[in-house]
Amino acid sequence: MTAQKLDGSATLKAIKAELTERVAALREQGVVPGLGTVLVGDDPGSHWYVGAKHKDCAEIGIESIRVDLPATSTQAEVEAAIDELNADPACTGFLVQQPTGLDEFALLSRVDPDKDVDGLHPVNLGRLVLGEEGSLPCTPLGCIELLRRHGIELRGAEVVVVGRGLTVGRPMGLLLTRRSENATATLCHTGTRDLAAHTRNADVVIAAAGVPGIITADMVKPGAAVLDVGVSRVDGKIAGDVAADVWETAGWVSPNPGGVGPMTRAMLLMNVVTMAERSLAAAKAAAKVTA
Ligand SMILES: Nc1nc(=O)c2c([nH]1)NC[C@@H]1CN(c3ccc(C(=O)N[C@@H](CCC(=O)O)C(=O)O)cc3)C=[N+]21
Repeated sequence: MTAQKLDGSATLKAIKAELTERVAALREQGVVPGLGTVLVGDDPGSHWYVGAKHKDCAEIGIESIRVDLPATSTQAEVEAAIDELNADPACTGFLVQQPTGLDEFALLSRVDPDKDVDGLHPVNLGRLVLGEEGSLPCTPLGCIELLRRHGIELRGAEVVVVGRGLTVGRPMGLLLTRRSENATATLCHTGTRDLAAHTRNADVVIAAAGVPGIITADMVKPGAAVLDVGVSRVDGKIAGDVAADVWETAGWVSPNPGGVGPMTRAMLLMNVVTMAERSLAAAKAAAKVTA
């Protein structure tokens, strides 16, 4: 038996087609969505991600504002770039590509929470905890959307998340346990005594540890869905958290590359469009009040 593919690349394509229509509707009403990025230094991986995000935007009609800063930039210089995007009306939302080598918490906190397309600003993480409307983190959102679009039920499912990082594992648990998802989430980490005992019980395993091959076939319940979030580099190639033999046991596996990575980009685009729609709705509501 071999698992079916949770195809992130194909799903990105489908989502882009849907978003193209939403962007066109916004433009008809005079709203032009714009994504900003702040990139510091010359890490090749980061350059690739940022380039891919802007290419995605161009394809669906979102404008790009790209700010590339030298590796020698100071905290104050990057903060000045953030201030400018916060004030720029052409910028619907933006992200500061991590890592920057600077105080990232300070940078993230400086972004206007209502322009935080990554959903990682402390205010947005707080809104997520409180169940208030806000922008949501792209990678965990992408995992949920990938499952949903392949017909995998989360309601009542046992989901084991491996990794408690701030961009994936930790917010993942919060998203999965919302009423709209209603999954049971177990968050495992390096302090977990018996990881395999947890994963073997799971209907869905979300591997976001960043340890190549940490999830092996013997750790997976037959038929389970396994999402490979980890991105490590081994000999210049992407190595995920999911070992190749998992395809023999699992019912569904997200390939890496081609799985969660493209879904992260899809959710970034969706966040930009949703933010533009929200501000249009707010402007209309305000116009009604004054009329
Ligand atoms: N503020 C911030 N926001 C981010 O969203 C962010 C970040 N910092 N720092 C780095 C990570 C990484 N990330 C990826 C996005 C797309 C793919 C992706 O689409 N990868 C392709 C191809 C990868 C390849 O072949 O090199 C795939 O998986 O198929 C991967 C990784 C976003 N990140």
